[in-house]
Amino acid sequence: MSDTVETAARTAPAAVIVGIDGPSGTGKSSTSKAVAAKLGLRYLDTGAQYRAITWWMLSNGIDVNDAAAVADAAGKPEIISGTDPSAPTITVDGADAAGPIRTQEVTSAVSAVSAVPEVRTRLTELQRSIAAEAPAGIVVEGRDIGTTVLPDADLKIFLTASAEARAARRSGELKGKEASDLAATQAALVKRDAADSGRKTSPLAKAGDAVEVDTTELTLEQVIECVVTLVEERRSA
Ligand SMILES: Nc1ncnc2c1ncn2[C@@H]1O[C@H](COP(=O)(O)OP(=O)(O)OP(=O)(O)O)[C@@H](O)[C@H]1O
Ligand SMILES: Nc1ccn([C@H]2C[C@H](O)[C@@H](COP(=O)(O)O)O2)c(=O)n1
Repeated sequence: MSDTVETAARTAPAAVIVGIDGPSGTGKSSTSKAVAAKLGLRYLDTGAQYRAITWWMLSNGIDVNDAAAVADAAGKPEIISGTDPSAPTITVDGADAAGPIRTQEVTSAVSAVSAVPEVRTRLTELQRSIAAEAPAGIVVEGRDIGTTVLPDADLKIFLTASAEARAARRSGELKGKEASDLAATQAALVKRDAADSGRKTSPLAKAGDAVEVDTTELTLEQVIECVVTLVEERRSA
């Protein structure tokens, strides 16, 4: 090994794996993307993968409430996630799925599909292989990253926020009539969280060694700064 290569190998920081979990609307995606971009890490939105498989089920006439039918089809779609935090992508069988996975139809069906163990096994394997291939490390966000997907992550964060704050944030993203119905937005969030927390297989849960950050009274910038500091502390420890 030449001196230059040897020095680079000695000084390059080891890959860092960060898992960020929490209920809907707590700021996981916004925080994870920004932290990954600031620290030169890859970024993986596992919720987008659950939405992608749900979209495929709906598009292919599978009854999403028929767990056996969903389980049979779970291995069929090819899901590819692009992990550049400044331009994350998701395709299903080669088609761009970024738009279709955010429809109300998919949002309403995703908890049922993601409760099926065969779906979780398939996506957990995919998520682990993506994390293992990230050269400098990765920020992976979801519901079961710290508990199931990456239990040996270098840093686990669990974001929380009041249901009121989360509904107000989501309402800010919606337009027209949808935006005015804050109570309906809040009810839908709470219902999805209950389904995600109540399922048998790897439910939404805080890992025992996760750092909990309540974002209710924090700006997004404050949350990002807090997580960046925690990652840097772990790296230098
Ligand atoms: N601390 C914060 N203060 C105010 N707004 C925030 C904060 N964090 C995130 N937001 C806003 O809240 C909305 C939801 O954030 P984001 O999509 O990152 O949440 P999430 O936890 O990934 O949600 P989901 O699980 O539903 O995908 C976005 O519009 C985002 O800009
Ligand atoms: N690791 C994960 C990530 C997501 N899900 C499910 C549960 C969510 O309601 C849904 C959509 O996620 P979002 O886009 O809101 O982050 O996907 C899961 O079960 N496990």
